[in-house]
Amino acid sequence: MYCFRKITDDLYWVGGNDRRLERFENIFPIPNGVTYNSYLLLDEKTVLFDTVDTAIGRQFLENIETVLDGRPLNYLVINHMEPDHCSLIEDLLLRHPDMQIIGNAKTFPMIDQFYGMDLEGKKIIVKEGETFSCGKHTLHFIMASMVHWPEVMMTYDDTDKVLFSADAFGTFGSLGGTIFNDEVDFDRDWLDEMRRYYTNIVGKYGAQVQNVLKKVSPLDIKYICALHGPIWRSNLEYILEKHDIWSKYEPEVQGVMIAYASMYGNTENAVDVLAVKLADAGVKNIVMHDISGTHVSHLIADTFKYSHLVLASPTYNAGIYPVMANYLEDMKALNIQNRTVAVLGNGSWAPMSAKLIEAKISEMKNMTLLTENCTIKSALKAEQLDVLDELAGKLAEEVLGKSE
Ligand SMILES: Cc1cc2nc3c(=O)[nH]c(=O)nc-3n(C[C@H](O)[C@H](O)[C@H](O)COP(=O)(O)O)c2cc1C
Repeated sequence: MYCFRKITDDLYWVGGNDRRLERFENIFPIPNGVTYNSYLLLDEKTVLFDTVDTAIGRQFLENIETVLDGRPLNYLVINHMEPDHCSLIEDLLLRHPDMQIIGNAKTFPMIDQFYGMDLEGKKIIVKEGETFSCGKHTLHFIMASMVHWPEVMMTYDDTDKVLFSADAFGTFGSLGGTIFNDEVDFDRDWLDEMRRYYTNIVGKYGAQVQNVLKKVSPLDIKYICALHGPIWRSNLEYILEKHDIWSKYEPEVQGVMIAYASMYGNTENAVDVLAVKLADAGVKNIVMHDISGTHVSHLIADTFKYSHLVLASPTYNAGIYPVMANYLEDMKALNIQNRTVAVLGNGSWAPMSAKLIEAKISEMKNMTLLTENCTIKSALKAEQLDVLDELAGKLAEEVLGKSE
């Protein structure tokens, strides 16, 4: 049975949810599922904005035919060519053979690469700033290259002030009837997952996101229709500001994220002691992760969120404990910058981890190290408590100083 919702007089949400998919991109755990949003505009001409993943193909096709109510689908705008948004192109062409596809110069080679379809006479290639009229509505196109993939663009409907933003402003998580931001408790139920989505999926491309934020900021936007997650129709400055902070790699919260690895509990004990000292010094925003049991995408999300990081790890075969090494690789790959970091190493015969982690941190941009080879040998001793006192004092001074 069809399942869609009206957004404006002329625009319909015709997407759906996949609540069974375990991992987004076969990497990121999504316990709350994911939405694949698609939007259908009924004007003198009918226009669909992006398709969906095959997982919800039947639902999607039924939604479209119901909303079209016998009319042909005239145009498909492809803002993003990732297969979770475009795997139904061929199905649409079979049902609507006269449908034309609107994309940019980079869109069509990708359609050919993925699907090898003959689109002779069906392509409309648009460029930055070009417009397209479908009757009452005029669409204009904003290139957003590398706001995830090179062919990404956004489409702005000048008439109803709707921004179809592709993967930008999206989030993990499925919708349940309440598809608008003002129908959900966003801070409680969505913000953490939006941060995890942004930082892991688009986080590397902060400069490109800044670029596109500058392009859309002069627009009078009333709706943001992303390809995943709720549709924004109020408080738009909130979501724009979050993305501005994340894409500038600025911390969202003055606080300390402690990420530790530990096999036998001694490194864990050392960071527990440090955390108590931080709390005694008045720091409230402390989050603690045993990184062996935490998916790296959560670590990355909190790395973007907090101003100060404590990284603690045993030495492992003369190297960094593998899970910590993997997390550090991800931090670098996702362009993490502008953080203050304290490192705590551990080892029983030739401790190396503190130095090696510090070297990795030094390869990242604009990172400040608060420690230099701060190491415990097997287990924390009473004579090292002064070192932790000093470290907790420094962290507290910075964190509390900056949160005032
Ligand atoms: C497989 C393995 C390799 C290790 N390699 C080193 C090493 O190269 N150098 C060293 O000083 N300690 C090494 N260690 C010892 C641990 O780093 C050390 O015991 C540490 O205190 C463990 O901390 P934990 O109690 O938090 O797990 C190794 C331990 C294991 C299990």
